[in-house]
Amino acid sequence: MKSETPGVPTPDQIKRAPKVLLHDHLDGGLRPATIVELARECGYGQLPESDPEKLGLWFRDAADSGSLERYLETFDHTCAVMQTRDALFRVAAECAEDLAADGVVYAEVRYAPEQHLTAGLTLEEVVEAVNEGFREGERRALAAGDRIRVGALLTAMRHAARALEIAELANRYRDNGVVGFDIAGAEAGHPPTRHLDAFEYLKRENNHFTIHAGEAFGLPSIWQALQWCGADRLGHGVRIIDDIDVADDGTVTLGRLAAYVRDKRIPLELCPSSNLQTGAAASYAEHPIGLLRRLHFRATVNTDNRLMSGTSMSREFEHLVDTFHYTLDDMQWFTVNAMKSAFIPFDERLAMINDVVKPGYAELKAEWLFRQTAVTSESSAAHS
Ligand SMILES: O=c1[nH]cnc2c1ncn2[C@@H]1O[C@H](CO)[C@@H](O)[C@H]1O
Ligand SMILES: [Zn+2]
Repeated sequence: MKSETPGVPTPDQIKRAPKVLLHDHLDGGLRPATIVELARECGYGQLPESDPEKLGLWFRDAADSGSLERYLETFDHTCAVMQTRDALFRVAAECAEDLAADGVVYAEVRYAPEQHLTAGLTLEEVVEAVNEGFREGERRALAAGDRIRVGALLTAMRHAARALEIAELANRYRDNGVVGFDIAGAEAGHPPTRHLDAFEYLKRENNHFTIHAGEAFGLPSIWQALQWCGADRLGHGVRIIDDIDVADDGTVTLGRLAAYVRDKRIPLELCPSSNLQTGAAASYAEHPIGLLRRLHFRATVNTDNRLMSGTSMSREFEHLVDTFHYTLDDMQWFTVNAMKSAFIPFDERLAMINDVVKPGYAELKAEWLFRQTAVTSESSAAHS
């Protein structure tokens, strides 16, 4: 039985383990019931289902298309109901609550402010509503006995032309809830170099950013994100596998780009379930995370879109534990990697690692000892 194997986490332990999430979209993580209620409140009549359970399944099915472009179409419905201050506040508060209830202790949650302006909000009002929602969610989590800290990443859409404006917005709110910047959206045909002005601006401001790259499109996209744009992290980055050769005898050879990514400890925000849906990987067993972990890339585990993938941080780890037989030590390794790669200040990252992550795993790792003690004393009681 799993629970008796020292170090191999049970689903319950996976849930209780402190987890760190760097890549999660606010508009990809709504509760289906909330979407239904918000749609009713704002008069949005185009939801494909009105029953929350069916709606949740619809998102999963529609996102299961094997194409990033089709996957992204599902966000029309979530963005449609996130256009008012109250709706943004609610979605952000529930996001923080849901993550905390799943054992996430630190999260960077991203969204594109430019997609929330159709009912007349300004970019600033959007950011403030989401920030207030995250603070509310952190408070609710605390009241429920969970601790979480949530930072926002502001995303610019790569097909649009507002990246510099959004980068400036991120910079303006950097001491106020926003920890960095990102670009997202369809990758093919929309190279990140189109937004160089935004990245150069952020670098001049000593600010942080990640870029969705190497998901639907391969090495050239990763190369541009790093060597032209100067990204601190790679959103997905999973196609770096195309620059790694594994010979029949197991010998591994890294190309120049893969070697650079590993040598420089560039964090990979890997999102296994999302990759299965968009066709970036065929199965968990074939997902490059197994090899990247073995080769000691700075790999992290993420949800991407909890609604579209019907997932959570715990579920992502459950799949990985089932597939690769990861132990609590592996889970801790991914979690420390993520915390090291967060965009908050170094001293805070270190304190999270030393005071929250490591003690949390140490406690879980010790549990099997006590379980055995209980079994032993039961059996000796039976013999006496
Ligand atoms: O996996 C992804 N790849 C690229 N773009 C994405 C992915 N998931 C979500 N978005 C895009 O990011 C926007 C802001 O959150 C979403 O509206 C969606 O269009
Ligand atoms: Zn993403």
